[in-house]
Amino acid sequence: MIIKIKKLTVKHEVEILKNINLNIEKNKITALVGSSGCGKSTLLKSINLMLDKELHQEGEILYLENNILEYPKETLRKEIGLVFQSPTPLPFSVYKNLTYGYEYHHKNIDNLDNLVEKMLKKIGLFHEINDFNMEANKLSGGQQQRMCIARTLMVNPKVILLDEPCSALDVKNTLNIENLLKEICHEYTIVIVTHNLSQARRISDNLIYMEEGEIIESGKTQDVFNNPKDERTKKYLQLEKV
Ligand SMILES: Nc1ncnc2c1ncn2[C@@H]1O[C@H](COP(=O)(O)OP(=O)(O)OP(=O)(O)O)[C@@H](O)[C@H]1O
Repeated sequence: MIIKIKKLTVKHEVEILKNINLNIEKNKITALVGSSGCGKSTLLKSINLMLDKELHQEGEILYLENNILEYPKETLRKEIGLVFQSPTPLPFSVYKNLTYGYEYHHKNIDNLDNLVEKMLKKIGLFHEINDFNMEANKLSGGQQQRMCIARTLMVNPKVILLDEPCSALDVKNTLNIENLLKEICHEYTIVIVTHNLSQARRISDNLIYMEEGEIIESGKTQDVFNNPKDERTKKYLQLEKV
């Protein structure tokens, strides 16, 4: 287990996450599903030390057996990357978007062009754009989102957290991202929040179903879909067909 969450509670005036106990399996895709407002994004943010300041957290999150609070924030975020719902290109060229974080983390920079090329090939952008010096915000939404994933991969994280990465994308771009995640999942641990239950079924190895800040059920995706143990999970997963 690469991440272990123990008795995690996050509260403001009310509890947003309630006594979350969870293990994230290494080099697998874990999908986090549940109704709007159940706490999925809050859970992702807490793993990445990105919780809003006004929120109070109890319990612990271990990354590689160490409490995440023991890591300098930059180190932890290099190891655990977060990709947001909408693409977040920096106001630079595609090339600089990819190299920005890398240059921050590395002193000896050799073969950066090769690395950029390798990464763009990995995410399927290399043959789609002619000029890497073009402004990143000129890319289509789907291309921007893939570029943001590449930017995260550039700093060589071990874990990638994705918060509804396909919600702004059409079917073709959604499938592009899904294929990409399936291709890279042997090298990375992936946790994805999605409202798309068919997507969760297609790409994830493990599934977590949340309701009102609690984990109702978790397990192997196929098992949870085929044989949900809790009535609430069963009812929610039936929405896949709606
Ligand atoms: N900084 C904050 N202050 C107060 N309440 C917050 C804060 N951040 C989140 N919340 C509340 O916590 C709850 C969970 O929010 P969260 O964004 O984690 O849900 P979610 O499951 O990701 O929802 P969605 O699927 O709509 O993105 C919501 O009721 C939200 O209003």
